[in-house]
Amino acid sequence: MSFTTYLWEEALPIYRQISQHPFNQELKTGTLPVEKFKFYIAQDSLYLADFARALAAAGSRAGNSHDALDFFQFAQNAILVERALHLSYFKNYEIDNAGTKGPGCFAYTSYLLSVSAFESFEVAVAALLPCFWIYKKVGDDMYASQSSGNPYQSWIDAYGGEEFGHSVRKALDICDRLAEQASAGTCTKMREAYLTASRLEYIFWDDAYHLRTWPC
Ligand SMILES: Cc1ncc(CN)c(N)n1
Repeated sequence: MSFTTYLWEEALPIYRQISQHPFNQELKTGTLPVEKFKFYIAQDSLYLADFARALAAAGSRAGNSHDALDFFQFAQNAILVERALHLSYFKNYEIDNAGTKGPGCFAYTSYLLSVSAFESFEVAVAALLPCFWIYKKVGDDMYASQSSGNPYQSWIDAYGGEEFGHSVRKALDICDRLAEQASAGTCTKMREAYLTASRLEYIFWDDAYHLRTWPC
């Protein structure tokens, strides 16, 4: 079994909760209240700016120039492709300002930035993997059961599409190769990082569904 297959099985209960979460169920059917989607998009634009930084920071610590280049390209894509998507949503939904990070966004971005800066490249790759893989799985699931006239279709197309799938495959291959050469201790840390980031993905959606901001 590949290391990423092992990771997927370990985090399956988290993925199931993400996939069954009302945010994603309602996004899939197009019934998600618009203010929840707007909240999500605004938080996600803040998330993506730091996600790109974390990818670039991880890339700068890669063990070879191939992996470095892939991570710099992931960072560039995160900025260009996803920002374009968000700019169109900002315009369509009349979001004039992203605001500030809520608790889940703050926790997730702080985690990714600190792992990318202070942990090994292997652990950083594992922490960044759910951002690719969980979105791909969620996007594929929604893509497979499209309902016509869904106002969120372009979001679904972006993550269910083949272009994103190509980046996900690359990130998975890098993670598997690194794990093959890593010590057992590093693999344990990679597993923990993958699980933590997967849980933070759940929290991110849950915050959007509940329009959660700071309690005080
Ligand atoms: C919170 C979050 N995680 C992942 C992705 C996909 N890169 C995203 N746009 N937002």
